[in-house]
Amino acid sequence: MTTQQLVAEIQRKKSFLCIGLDVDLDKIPPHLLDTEDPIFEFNKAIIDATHDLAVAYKPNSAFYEAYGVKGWIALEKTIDYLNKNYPEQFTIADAKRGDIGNTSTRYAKAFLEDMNFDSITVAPYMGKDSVEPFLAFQGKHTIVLALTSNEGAFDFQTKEVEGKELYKQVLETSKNWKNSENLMYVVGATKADFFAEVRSIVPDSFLLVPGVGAQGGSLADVCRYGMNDQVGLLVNSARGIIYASRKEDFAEQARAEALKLQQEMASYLG
Ligand SMILES: O=C(O)c1cc(=O)[nH]c(=O)n1[C@@H]1O[C@H](COP(=O)(O)O)[C@@H](O)[C@H]1O
Repeated sequence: MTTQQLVAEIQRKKSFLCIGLDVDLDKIPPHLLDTEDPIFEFNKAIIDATHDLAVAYKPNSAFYEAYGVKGWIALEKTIDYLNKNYPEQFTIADAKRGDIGNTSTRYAKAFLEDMNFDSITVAPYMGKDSVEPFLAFQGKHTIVLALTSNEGAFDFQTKEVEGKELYKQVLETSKNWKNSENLMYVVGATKADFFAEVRSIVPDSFLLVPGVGAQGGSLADVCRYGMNDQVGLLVNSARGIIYASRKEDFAEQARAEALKLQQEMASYLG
């Protein structure tokens, strides 16, 4: 999916909501555990109930890898279901990969080609030659961790390197990498104070913003400081939406939570 198509979907739905599909079998409704593939059944119900309110879905691979082969199959079924039934959705493999170039190429192939996600999250720690293999995939997007939502973001990302915070070095340096037009960045919703600085370096880039909902980030602040004239934001919530209820009505309740966020987003879109 191109950035222009994503922007058009955002305008059409008045939403820049990304729903995190972080499935934990201890948290899903117990009645689903009797089905053949509870992870997929859960995702399918959540997607069917929320697709008109969201423009993106982000399964985090950890929640699938944790269940071995069964989890991996459920992830494949989920991305296939999205691509087949809701091709207008922007899909994010939240895998946080990145390795020497030869290895990154294989990660990129697995997620962007074989599974056919629109994008993947990538850690920039190993530098240019670890990220460029992802950027080489045309029509796909590489979402680099810039300033993450967790407390540990202050351990390295805000420390100065040659007089400038590391996350700023990441933003500035990556702009010069090959195919950098395919870059997006992760900036946590809990770091609203930093959005103006981020925007001064990457005014036009899309930002994936996790951390509203369970982590307590403010959607209002993210929009105030992070939105650009193309919107430029995908705001993710996982637990705050998908675990709204453990009863039979779980998908309806997830929809109700998604609707609250979408309505707030619509108010900021004007
Ligand atoms: O890359 C991410 O999506 C990510 C980056 C970050 O800085 N913080 C962050 O929470 N995430 C992911 O976003 C999701 C947040 O989930 P909730 O806190 O349940 O809404 C999880 O899948 C996290 O792994």
